[in-house]
Amino acid sequence: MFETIVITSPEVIKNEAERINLLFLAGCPKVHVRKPNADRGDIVSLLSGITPRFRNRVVLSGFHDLAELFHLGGIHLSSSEWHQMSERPSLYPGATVSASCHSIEEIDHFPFDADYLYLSPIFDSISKEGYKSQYSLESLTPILQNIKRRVYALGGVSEQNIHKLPQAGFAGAAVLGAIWSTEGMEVMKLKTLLTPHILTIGGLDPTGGAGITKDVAVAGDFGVRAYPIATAITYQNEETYLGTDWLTPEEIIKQIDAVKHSSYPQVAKIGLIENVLTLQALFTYLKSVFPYIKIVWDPILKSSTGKTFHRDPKEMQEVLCNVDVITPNLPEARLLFGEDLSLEALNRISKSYDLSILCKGGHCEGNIVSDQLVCSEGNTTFNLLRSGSSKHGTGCAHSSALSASLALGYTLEESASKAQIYVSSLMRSSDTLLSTPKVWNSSRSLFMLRDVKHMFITHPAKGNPSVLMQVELACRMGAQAVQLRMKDATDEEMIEVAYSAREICHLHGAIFTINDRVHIARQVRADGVHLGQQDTDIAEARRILGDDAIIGRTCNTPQEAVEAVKEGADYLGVGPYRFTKTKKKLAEVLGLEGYRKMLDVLHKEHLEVPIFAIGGITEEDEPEILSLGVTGIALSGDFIRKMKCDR
Ligand SMILES: Cc1ncc(COP(=O)(O)OP(=O)(O)O)c(N)n1
Ligand SMILES: Cc1ncsc1CCOP(=O)(O)O
Ligand SMILES: [Mg+2]
Repeated sequence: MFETIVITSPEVIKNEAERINLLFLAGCPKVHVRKPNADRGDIVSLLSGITPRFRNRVVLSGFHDLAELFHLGGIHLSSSEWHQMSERPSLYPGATVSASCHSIEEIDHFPFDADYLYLSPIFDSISKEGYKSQYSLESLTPILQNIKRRVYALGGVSEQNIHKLPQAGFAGAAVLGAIWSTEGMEVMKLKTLLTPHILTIGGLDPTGGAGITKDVAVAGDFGVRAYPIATAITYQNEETYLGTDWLTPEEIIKQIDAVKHSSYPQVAKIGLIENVLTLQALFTYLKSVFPYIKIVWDPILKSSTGKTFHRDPKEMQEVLCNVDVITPNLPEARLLFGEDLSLEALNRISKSYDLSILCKGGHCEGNIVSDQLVCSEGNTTFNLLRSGSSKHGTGCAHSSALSASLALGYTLEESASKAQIYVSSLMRSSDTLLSTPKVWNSSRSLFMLRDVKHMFITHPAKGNPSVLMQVELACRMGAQAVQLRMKDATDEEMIEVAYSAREICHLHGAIFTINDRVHIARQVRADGVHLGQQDTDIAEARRILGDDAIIGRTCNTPQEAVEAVKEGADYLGVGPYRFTKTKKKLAEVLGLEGYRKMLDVLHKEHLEVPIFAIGGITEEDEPEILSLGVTGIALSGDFIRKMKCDR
């Protein structure tokens, strides 16, 4: 996958660690810390301020011994450094080694195996005046395609040219001037630079519930820009289909032609299409203009479209060989592939057409919705508890969510999982046949975590307000985060409450997390999960919930705290402060001294993350606890008592 690296400004700048943390939260894959004039102290203080969980995405130039101390991703060698070396420096496990080269000859004669090499200047430099491009992309392309090493473009890379680099054979790009040249705009600049494009080619549905307008909305929810290309005007509402006016292949291609200079789509999602000829004309055109494009075909085979080509094996062959991923629902899969949809049969089809198949399970019977992915990497079944009511255009939304995730660089397996969860939240979004997705950017929650002073933890409803009422009242009382803790509830009961609790929290601008149950956090798209020492381990939760999710861990000792941060916890729930009846099997009471010790150890190890004190805490205790440097208070009983008093 194409990797974009942000190189720091060469000078030390104001609030730099914070700004780098924000870049990571905004999706930056890697930051290269390069400060030619900084001293060791400057670098130590910069690295200490970078959130521990992001440090393995930092690569360091100079002071290479600090890379191991701070568990960084790797080191970068300047041209003068690597010229003195004959073999790869031996570092700690997992550390990457990269280096700067200034000519193809240097790359050809590079003395050892490096993870990637910068080649510069590819375009006229933005930050170094007079540092002009040495190459034309046209002349570099055949050379890069014959080089076995991973070469990253450096010099003058910006939003105007970055999209040309993958096609030229670069495995990544390093950006500096385009990110830092306008004071305070780095996150915005990065977002623009990283926003992928897709083409969505299909019918115009006047309800907006399906077709290309829906695709654009779904892609927008994923932070992806979609170019809508019409194949037909359809006349329909959410219940009735009245007819179709088809556009010719020439008219369709003319639309793509008009935007081909400003769009650089990684994926083309094809939906409603008149016939095989149109499909073939599109394949040929797309591959000639965007040779690297992935084609996702959502085969809408309703009789109204008049398509019967699935019955002709020769036509099938021609069509499927050109598609990367096909996303039929179960009836469509039967029409295309026949009645046998066993894994064995799907694998056979996948192999013979070199095609990935995602069978969307919305039409299956029962309580569990099962999507089946079959591809060369293996077979995966994605299960979710069925929830909400069926909607117009969910199949379309599913495939566009998949396409958007693929364009963002997720693997097919990750994309299929994200698409399933997205559709499940659409089903819950309204009581009508039209869905209204509500967007909540989870990486924003991760950022807000540091400002949470009160995290409310729900209590069983017995004698108390209902759980949903507790959520609403706690938000009104000022809780900036709510953790849904329903120890005795079944999954079905908790999911039902969780969907609404999430809505309430997000309306109030509060973070919403789930206690213990990672699979429920995934299904309802909670902002995160809280895990005790006996619950799922952090790496597994991260794998399931992804990079944006907040993962909290309960810790009772400094050793547990150090381990949790190293494993990637975003915050720690530390307690109990004093005895409480709210939790059974309470660990040893910590008192103020326990927090002091823990904060001290984390500080010494450069492992500071937000800490929430928990356990029997009342309003009167808060000033003293917060004065220790704890981020906030997690509490249940004290808020519940106040809710009952106020009623
Ligand atoms: C913020 C916060 N801290 C600690 C806990 C306790 O979690 P755990 O130890 O897993 O116990 P249960 O809450 O699951 O009974 C928490 N929930 N939140
Ligand atoms: C979940 C949990 N974990 C440690 S103490 C506790 C209960 C917190 O609730 P309260 O504020 O009522 O003591
Ligand atoms: Mg737990």
